[in-house]
Amino acid sequence: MSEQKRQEEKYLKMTYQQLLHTQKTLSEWLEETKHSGQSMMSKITEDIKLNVDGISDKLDSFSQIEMKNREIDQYNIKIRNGEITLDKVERLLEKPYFGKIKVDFLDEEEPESFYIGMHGFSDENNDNLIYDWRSPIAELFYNNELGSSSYQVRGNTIETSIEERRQFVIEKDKLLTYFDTMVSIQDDVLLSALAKDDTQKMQDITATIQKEQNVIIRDTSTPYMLVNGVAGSGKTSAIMQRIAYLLYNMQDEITSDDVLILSPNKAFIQYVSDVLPSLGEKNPRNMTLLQFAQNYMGRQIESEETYFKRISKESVSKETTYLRDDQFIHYIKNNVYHEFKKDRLFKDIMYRDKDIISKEQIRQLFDETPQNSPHVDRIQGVKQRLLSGWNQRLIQQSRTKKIHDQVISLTEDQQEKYFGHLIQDDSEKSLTRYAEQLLRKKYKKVTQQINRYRWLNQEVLFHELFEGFSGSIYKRQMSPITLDEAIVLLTIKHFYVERLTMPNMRFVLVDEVQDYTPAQLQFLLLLFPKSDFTMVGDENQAIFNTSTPFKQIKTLFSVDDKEVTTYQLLTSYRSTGAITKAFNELSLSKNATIVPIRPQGVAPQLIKYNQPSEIKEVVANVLSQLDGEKLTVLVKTEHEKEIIETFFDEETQVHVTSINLAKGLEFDNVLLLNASAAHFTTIRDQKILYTAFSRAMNHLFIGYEKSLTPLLAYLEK
Ligand SMILES: Nc1ncnc2c1ncn2[C@@H]1O[C@H](COP(=O)(O)OP(=O)(O)OP(=O)(O)O)[C@@H](O)[C@H]1O
Repeated sequence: MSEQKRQEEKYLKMTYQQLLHTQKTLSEWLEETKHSGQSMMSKITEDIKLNVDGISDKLDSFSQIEMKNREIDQYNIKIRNGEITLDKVERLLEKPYFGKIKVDFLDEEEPESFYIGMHGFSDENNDNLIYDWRSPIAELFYNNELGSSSYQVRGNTIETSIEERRQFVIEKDKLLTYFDTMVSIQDDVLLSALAKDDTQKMQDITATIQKEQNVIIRDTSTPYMLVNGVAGSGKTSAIMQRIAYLLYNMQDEITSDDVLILSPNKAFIQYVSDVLPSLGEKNPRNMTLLQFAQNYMGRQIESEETYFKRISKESVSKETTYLRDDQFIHYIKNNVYHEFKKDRLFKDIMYRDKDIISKEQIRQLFDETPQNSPHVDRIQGVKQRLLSGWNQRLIQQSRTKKIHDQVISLTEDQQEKYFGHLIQDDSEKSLTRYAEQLLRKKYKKVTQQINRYRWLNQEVLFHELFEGFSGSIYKRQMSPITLDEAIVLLTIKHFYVERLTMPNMRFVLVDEVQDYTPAQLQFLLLLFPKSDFTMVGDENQAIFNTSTPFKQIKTLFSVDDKEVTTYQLLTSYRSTGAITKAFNELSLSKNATIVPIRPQGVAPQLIKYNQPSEIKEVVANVLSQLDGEKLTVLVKTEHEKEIIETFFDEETQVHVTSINLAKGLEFDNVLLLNASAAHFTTIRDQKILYTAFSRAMNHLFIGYEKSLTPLLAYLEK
């Protein structure tokens, strides 16, 4: 054994022992503190009870309760922090660290070694045995260079020289192997990480983050970041690592509540849900734009399935094109003084078929609001007056003899139902109070209608603004509404009815950004004017009719002197060399070649069949080559998916899905079906093929009926 290895093993043993020691002391401390906490709690409850029962000076006892509450809070914080630290230590015990750098700070001192792991860890003398991968010094490890290098600490650049960079493969206290950057040119640790089988859940890439990914993870200097990265270049991984990085480095400013992830579909949310918890961080809000819009929309928006079917169509109507135009969003925002035709603008407020407040009355209230105010303020004014007028009406009615008689004649059950107890006092004053309570309950729906703007026909606003912008009449029945309509309706609500209150997001991260319409992006920008946006996507995967070119996204975000920083990722980590080469051929950006990292593997295999009934046979043939491994069958449309699915029962190793819903996901072995001449013809089809191919990690099979699409002719050579 070399001296170096002996030294490394010694360091690992020592660190591991320290970790074990900390684990033991911390667990004991937690147990003890929890135990003494329980007796403290029961004593506190006892004290409080005694005080409240026995002391006449209530103020004094309240301040004591307050003090005790603070004690309990502090106790809970102590326990929580202890548990978090124990969690980290236990994670480190699985794999204490994965990297080391020896840094010369270009001063008189000897070069210093830093070990990099998932979390920071120091011994009882406060010596740092492991540095968190997100700490400033760790940047030097990810820079992946020897000799001159630098890192940033609070905006200052520290120049250094790297003497040594080492990667470790460690399991608990066993040093399996290590590699020095200067010795190995290819990154064996990365290659073995990439050789993994597909997983149901995405995994973190902390130990093998690459230099170009590290820049994206750590760049906090820009408000808007736009990453155009080829398939499998680690965009999603970089987003997740970036969130962990931000939560760590800005822990005094933000928590996971200040972060929003917008994901392409529900399956994808599930797929990435383990990454942050495995890094010791809480998952932030992660939703699709459809879910996000539904949260703020009072009515049903189309389902995810319908949405994907709709955006997978070859063409869109002229009407929809207007709805997707960011200029329409601007138009809505810039017309807030618009006078709408009032004949259909207001609706009666009804209770059981009876007119409670007529539309004429509401219109009059509206006319009394100042004409030179923005529409939203006028509507808010009407709402306030409706609420106070309605309130007055209930109060007046509660004083009448008729309603007092009704209160008195309530059965006991009804009294319980309306008041939660029986009427004990039947004085005039008390009856009035009960009557008011009764009326409020009875007419709850009226108050709700006022609060929910049921008296305002928001579709009229929509139609009139649409006509104003497009010069044409909107004809589609909005039921259920599409996401495109919802985005416009919500924008209208925000500027004309009631401001949408958004949680104050510090960071918004958008995955598959190429699939968003300009209107959707503009809408997000309006709702989150103070947030930093990180947007990642791939123009080659713009397979939906909603897509926006990156150039346009950049222009859209280049507002108020804000800069959009763009990055390009060209290295692909997911697929074998042969599969990467196959989808590189389909890439539309011919001036940049995709660089595969993984070994060549086997070439994609073409399989011809003559009619759909042979598909079962094709699948059986593929399965026989896979030696018991799982196979994912990809098809272009939902319709095909429904048909093909019926060929297999649930137990087989075959999983069928459409390319639309496979976005962002990856599979060991893929069989793409029906890559036939008649089925794939357009540029969009070329992107669909690119997306489908790039889902495969190890094996790609391409089935086609009768003749292969000319888009794949290069595979036959
Ligand atoms: N630095 C890395 N170390 C180890 N694995 C990596 C690294 N970068 C990416 N990967 C792996 O490569 C695969 C693709 O990564 P990811 O899904 O983040 O890429 P993507 O650019 O979002 O892909 P796509 O756009 O095609 O959906 C994943 O399995 C991921 O774990």
